[in-house]
Amino acid sequence: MKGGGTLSVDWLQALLATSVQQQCTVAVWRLPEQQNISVLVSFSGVQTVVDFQKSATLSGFAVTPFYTSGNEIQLVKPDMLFDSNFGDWRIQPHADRNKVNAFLRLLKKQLSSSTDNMSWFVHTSANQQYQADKTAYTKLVAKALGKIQQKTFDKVVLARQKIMTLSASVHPADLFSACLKLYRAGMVSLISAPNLGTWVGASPERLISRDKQGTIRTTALAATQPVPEHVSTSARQSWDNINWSHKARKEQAFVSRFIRDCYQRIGLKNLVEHGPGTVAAYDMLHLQTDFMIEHETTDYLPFLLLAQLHPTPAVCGMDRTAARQFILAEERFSRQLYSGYLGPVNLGGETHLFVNLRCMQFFKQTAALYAGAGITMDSVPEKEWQETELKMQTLSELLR
Ligand SMILES: C=C(O[C@@H]1C=C(C(=O)O)C=C[C@H]1O)C(=O)O
Repeated sequence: MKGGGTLSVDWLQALLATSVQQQCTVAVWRLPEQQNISVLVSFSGVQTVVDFQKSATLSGFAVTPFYTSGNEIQLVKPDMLFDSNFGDWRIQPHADRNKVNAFLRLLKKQLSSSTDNMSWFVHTSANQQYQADKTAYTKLVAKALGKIQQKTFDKVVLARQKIMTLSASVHPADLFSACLKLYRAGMVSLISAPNLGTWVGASPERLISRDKQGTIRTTALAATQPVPEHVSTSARQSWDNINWSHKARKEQAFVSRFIRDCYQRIGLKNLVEHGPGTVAAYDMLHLQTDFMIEHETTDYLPFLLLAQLHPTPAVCGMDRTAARQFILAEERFSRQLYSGYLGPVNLGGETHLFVNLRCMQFFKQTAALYAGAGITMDSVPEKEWQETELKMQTLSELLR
C-alpha cells in the first residue's frame, strides 16, 4: 500500500470502488512540492457552509464549484483520514464505527480479490455535454470582444469542454498517479462523490492558504505560453529570460489588482508582494505575483478573504458580475467544479485552497477536459483557441 509516501494505483482503485459500494465521498490530494498523499473519507457527503466565521472552526476538504449563489463553501467533513507518510487511518471521534468497520472490510476485500475495480461515481451531467468546436469557440471570443468594446466588461475568461473516449483500461487513479509525477509544483487531486462525480486535476493556482505560523498566501496567476522547445529539462529552473507580451502583462495585472483590492477592502495591512515573475506548470509558463501576510491570528480571515476572492479574474473576469453573467449565458456547458476551488481546510492546522484548473471529469466511457483563456481587448480569437488546446494537451495525451 505504501512506498516512499506514495499510494499504488491498485490501492486507489480499490478506494474508489469501496466508496461507490458504500456511497461515501473520497478526496485524495498532494500539495505542491510535497511527497505525502492525503486521503479523506466522508460518510456525510458535501455540506454547504454559509457563515464564514463558522468556517473557521470547521475542518474538511473544500469542493466549491465555480458558480455559487452567495459566498458559501462546499465542504466535505472527514470521518476517516489517511496520510501516506504514516500509512494508517485516523478515525475521527464522531465517526460512525459501524460504517468505518464496513468501509475497512470492503476496502480489504477489494484489495485481496481480483474483482473488477473499474467503478467510480459518475455525475448526472454525463448526458448534458457540449463540446464547442474551433468555430463555435472563436465566434464566442469575438462576441466577448464586442462586449469589451461596449465596455460591458474589461476581461472575461471563456472556457470549453473537450470530450474524450476512455480506453477500456483507463482508471481515474492512473491519471492521478501520472499527474503526481508530472506536476511536481501543482496541487494534484482526485475527488469522487455521489453528487459530484469523479474529478482529477493538477492545479497551478493557489487561491488562499494559511500555514501553522499564520502566514496567509494568495497568488495572481495568468497569461500563458508553452515552455520553449529548446529549453532542456535540466535548464528548467530559471525563467528570467522569458519575454511576455504587453497583452499578457496587462491580463495578469488585472488579477493582481483585483487581489490587492480584496486584501485592502477588508482592511488588511502589511501585504507583502513579490512579482510578477514566470512560473512553470509542467509544460506551460504563466506570470505569477505572490501575496503574503505573516503572523495573522484571526482564524476566520482566510474565509473572509475567500468570500471576496472567488472567482478571481483569472477564471471569471472584470467586472466580475458582468463577466459571470456572460459566462453563464454563453458557454453552454456547466463548469461545475472546474474553476471552482478545492483543498484541505483546517486539517493539521493548515488550509490550502487551489483553483480547480487543468482538470478532467470522468464519466463511464468518456472524460471531459476543461480549459479556458482570458479574453481582453487585445485578444485574437484563434490564439485563444490555441491556448485552450495547449492547456488540455498534457491531460489529453495521458488519456490516450
Ligand atoms: C482558465 C485557466 O487558467 C487560468 C487562465 C490563464 C490565462 O488566461 O492565461 C492562466 C492561468 C490560469 O489562471 C485554465 O487553465 O483553464
